[in-house]
Amino acid sequence: MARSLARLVKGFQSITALPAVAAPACASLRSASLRTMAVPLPFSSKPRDFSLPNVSWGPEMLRLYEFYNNLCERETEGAEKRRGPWQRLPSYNRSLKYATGGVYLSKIIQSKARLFTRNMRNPGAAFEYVLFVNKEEQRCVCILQAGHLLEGPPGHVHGGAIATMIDTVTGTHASQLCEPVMTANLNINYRSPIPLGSTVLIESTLDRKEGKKTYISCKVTSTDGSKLHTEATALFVSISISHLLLGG
Ligand SMILES: CCCCC/C=C\C/C=C\C/C=C\C/C=C\CCCC(=O)SCCNC(=O)CCNC(=O)[C@H](O)C(C)(C)COP(=O)(O)OP(=O)(O)OC[C@H]1O[C@@H](n2cnc3c(N)ncnc32)[C@H](O)[C@@H]1OP(=O)(O)O
Repeated sequence: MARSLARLVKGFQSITALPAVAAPACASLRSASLRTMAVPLPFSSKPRDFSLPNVSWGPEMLRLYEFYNNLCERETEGAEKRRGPWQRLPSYNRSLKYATGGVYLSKIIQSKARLFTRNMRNPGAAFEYVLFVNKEEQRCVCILQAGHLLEGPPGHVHGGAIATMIDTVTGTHASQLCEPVMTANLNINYRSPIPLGSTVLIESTLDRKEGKKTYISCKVTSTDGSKLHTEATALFVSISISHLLLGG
């Protein structure tokens, strides 16, 4: 049990506290895409970072990625570090390889478990997204390109898929502030439908922290900010790792 706990803590750190990194700038985006496009073996020991450009990313997704990536800490040509207010968060499709403490999960489930938003093999088919965090402003921004498998109302994104991304963005944001946490409450107002295939911005801001509780607000808008698609508020409660292991 102690070993399992240690592994789970390590695994949690691997999904939430890995060094956030800036990725290649736009000039080399296409070649970067090609480098990161290689399909990894399912149990590769080197996890694939899914939040890097791939061939499915449209011009708007790439433009915004480049915009925020340029505001991240990065190495200049002289190998010096240039500081920026934003950090790109890497994103992997599995944590259980690293967090095998789920003693109550069967080995089969452990080996097959995948993060919901990262389990589509076809690039561009479902959730294409990248998250950036600004710790000074306590803000998170996610650029989302919603693929064809996320259809709800004809030609538009399913409300559950939107909720999933809001939970992901606010949950990741809360985890950056005080890990580990779980979503206790999520309130969503859908204001205008999101066209399938479009790119939108999901922005989350910290409202307040009260002991174990972290309150976060979130907005989904068009990329120029002119159209409000969705608004949400979320409550995250800090948990102990044993809460997960012992089933709450
Ligand atoms: C390895 C860790 C994994 C955790 C993952 C989480 C984050 C993300 C991590 C990495 C990023 C990667 C990907 C991000 C992707 C997705 C993020 C998704 C996150 C989720 O999708 S996660 C699944 C859905 N989530 C649940 O499955 C939770 C089920 N639930 C429980 O497990 C408990 O219910 C819990 C823990 C919530 C609280 O339990 P507890 O015993 O720790 O705390 P307690 O009940 O004492 O409440 C303490 C204070 O919160 C207030 N409070 C509690 N609940 C409230 C509510 N609903 N409304 C208003 N206030 C509430 C109380 O009133 C009290 O307030 P006060 O202190 O003022 O009295």
